[in-house]
Amino acid sequence: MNAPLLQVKNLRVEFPTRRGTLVALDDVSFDIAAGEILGVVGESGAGKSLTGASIIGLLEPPGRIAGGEILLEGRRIDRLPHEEMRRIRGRKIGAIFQDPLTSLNPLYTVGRQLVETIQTHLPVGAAEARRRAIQLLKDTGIPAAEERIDHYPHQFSGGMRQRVVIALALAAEPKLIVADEPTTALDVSIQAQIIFLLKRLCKEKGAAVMLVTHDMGVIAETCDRVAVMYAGRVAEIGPVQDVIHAPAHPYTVGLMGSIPSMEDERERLTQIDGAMPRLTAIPPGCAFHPRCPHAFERCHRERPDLLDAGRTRAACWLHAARPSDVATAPAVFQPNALTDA
Ligand SMILES: Nc1ncnc2c1ncn2[C@@H]1O[C@H](COP(=O)(O)OP(=O)(O)OP(=O)(O)O)[C@@H](O)[C@H]1O
Repeated sequence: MNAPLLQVKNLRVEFPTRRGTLVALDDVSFDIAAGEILGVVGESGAGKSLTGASIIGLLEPPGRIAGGEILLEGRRIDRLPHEEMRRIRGRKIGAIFQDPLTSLNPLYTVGRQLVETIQTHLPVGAAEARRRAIQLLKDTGIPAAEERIDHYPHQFSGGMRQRVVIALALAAEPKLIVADEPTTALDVSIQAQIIFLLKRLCKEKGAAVMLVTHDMGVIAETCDRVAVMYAGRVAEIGPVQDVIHAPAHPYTVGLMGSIPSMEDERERLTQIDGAMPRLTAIPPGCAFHPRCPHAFERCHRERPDLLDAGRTRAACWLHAARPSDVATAPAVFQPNALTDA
């Protein structure tokens, strides 16, 4: 069997501080298949952005990868020299951030930036690169692309700028796009358009996507699979329909309590009583146990790894219940089968 496009194995990210080491990502593992869209969801501070930054090699010091491996097409990329990682970032992995201006140089026309990216990574001449750049702008729905190509980033609206960033991310025909909250900074009325554009183009061009978002509605309408993160770990991962309609982790059940539609104001994921712990105060055992209505003795003591839980995998002892545990469990867990949103 071919290796998945991306493999993240037991990833651990730490921040050294004066008071000791903060473990921001702890044993994070997942794969992304070629052409697949994986959503990554979870409360603010769960570790979504750090996971994305680790994959694209842009983890900011003092944060560091302290353990685990990241493999692209079976090859390790987490220990590569700066220069080599930069080449991979252009050629194999594209990145889209919240603020389009992070990705664009204000001093150059968008055409120059597209043409440079294309020519850096693909063996094409200047005229062909410009032709491709115009086509990319057309693909992303920029009107009058032949003229707009010679405009500067500030001459575009926020939504149009993010379309340019999508064009730029796709310019070198990468295998994977890491998109971190790509629509959060945009007007609510155009968020859905940009998400659907991203999905359509990546499917057309065969690029896989890791889509980081707070928004379960976006995940539901966009992704093939979803990883739910909590306190620096993957709490649940599985096909999107299964995670949404039959979540196996009590945290996911809480998240699914409300799926806002993409047209609604973005809702923060605050359906569950209590708050996610700070990294300095992660409780022993399962990090979710203080908020969990189903927690039993083992959850206070032992940290669960991802376990088979029907059609998803969930880091929850309810799916490994031993007879002795069940005796102490306050309630039998019923995965919360939700009706269609
Ligand atoms: N420079 C830093 N120093 C110390 N801790 C950090 C630093 N950057 C991030 N962290 C810690 O890592 C945790 C995870 O951060 P991350 O940005 O990945 O969360 P997130 O899930 O993407 O949240 P958000 O949705 O708000 O972007 C944060 O809660 C924070 O405590």
